[in-house]
Amino acid sequence: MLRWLTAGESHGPALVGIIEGVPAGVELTSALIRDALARRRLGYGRGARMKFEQDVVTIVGGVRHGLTQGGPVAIQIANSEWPKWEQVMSADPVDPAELAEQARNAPLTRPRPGHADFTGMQKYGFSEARPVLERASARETATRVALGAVAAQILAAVGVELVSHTVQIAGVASPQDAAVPAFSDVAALDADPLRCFDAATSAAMVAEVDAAHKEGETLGGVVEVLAYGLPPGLGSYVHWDRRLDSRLAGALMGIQAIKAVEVGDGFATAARRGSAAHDEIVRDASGRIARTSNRAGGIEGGMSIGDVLRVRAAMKPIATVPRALQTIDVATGGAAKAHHQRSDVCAVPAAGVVAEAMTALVLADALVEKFGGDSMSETKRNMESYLAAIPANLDTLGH
Ligand SMILES: Cc1cc2nc3c(=O)[nH]c(=O)nc-3n(C[C@H](O)[C@H](O)[C@H](O)COP(=O)(O)O)c2cc1C
Ligand SMILES: C=C(O[C@@H]1CC(C(=O)O)=C[C@@H](OP(=O)(O)O)[C@H]1O)C(=O)O
Repeated sequence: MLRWLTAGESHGPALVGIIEGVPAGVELTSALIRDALARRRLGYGRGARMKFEQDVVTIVGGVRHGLTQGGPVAIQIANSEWPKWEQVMSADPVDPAELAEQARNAPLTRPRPGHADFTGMQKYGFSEARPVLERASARETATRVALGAVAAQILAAVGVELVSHTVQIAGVASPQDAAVPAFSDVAALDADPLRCFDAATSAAMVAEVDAAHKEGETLGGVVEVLAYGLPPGLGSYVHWDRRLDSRLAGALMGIQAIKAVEVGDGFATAARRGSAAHDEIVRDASGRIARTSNRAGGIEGGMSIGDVLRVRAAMKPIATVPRALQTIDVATGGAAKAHHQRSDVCAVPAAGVVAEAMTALVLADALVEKFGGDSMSETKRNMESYLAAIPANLDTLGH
């Protein structure tokens, strides 16, 4: 079993992530985590903060000479902007006179609809939104991407590769029959302004972001994550919380601003007749057992079927809308406009990278759960022996 936790605030000194249960012998370096974090900063429509802030990575434990050691892997992501926030976000008490001089410390009393501000203040007993937004902020997703990079290395060691891409920004969507990216397309995807695989759609998405920016609006969209090379049998039908689909849905829904998750053709499948809804089992021309389609997104009965895994997540528009929304000033009780300093117009491409990381964490957890092993070579051996034991008439991978 893998377990993991994140800590830290948006403008704190650092974010910290710990992942436990990682087998020994997984290849991991700071450079690899830095590269993963750089991908999260990509995307047309992100705010100024992405340009001036740096993620400073330190692996604090669990790794020696580029290999995991079997103990918890601890990663710190220091925030290069910390000196500006040292008083406002100090863990220790600060002289009130010194604090009063900090413009950044002005109380945020006009909570933003769509963010955690208002209910967070009610729930935790705060009189302004600063303490809420510091932890509710998607800055925290940097840690998830760092931990997801560890999970992706576990998966890579057994030949499982992940791809994420943007399939919709507001009303602009990739065509139904658009090509599906493979792992070899990741560099091209990362080079696209929206991380969209269809060039014409990407250009239309850029125009949509520009229009929204000009009009003081924000946008949401849809991302897709694909996993190639999964063995059949990760997850299980025996109990709801062992199902791979329920675990993926929870993990993706747990990303800030994600409002819907779809496995395979999901909602479209609900409108189909049974004969056109499933993936028939046949023997292909070479005699190998195969599926005629992949409508299920690679999961049946809560288990990976050994086909490409395909999940989507829908993100709502950014809550900090420049043409500010109506709210109440909790200091006066009167009507006001919600606070706004700066924000992303659209963070869907970054959300795709985060969704990929969350998918990696769920899949690596399910893999370690099924095959066990204290070292990666043991995990791999166990997986190979399981696959080799599948009888010929049940074998979809052609062993
Ligand atoms: C990568 C990423 C970047 C985000 N950037 C912003 C932002 O700049 N401003 C903002 O108000 N919300 C931003 N959000 C969304 C908020 O974090 C989210 O709206 C808030 O947590 C409330 O959403 P919820 O109701 O789903 O929890 C971002 C989300 C993600 C995943
Ligand atoms: C810092 C990141 O994203 C932030 C997520 C975020 C939010 O409300 O979720 C709000 C913005 O921060 P600020 O409140 O400083 O304008 C984003 O920049 C990041 O992704 O690293």
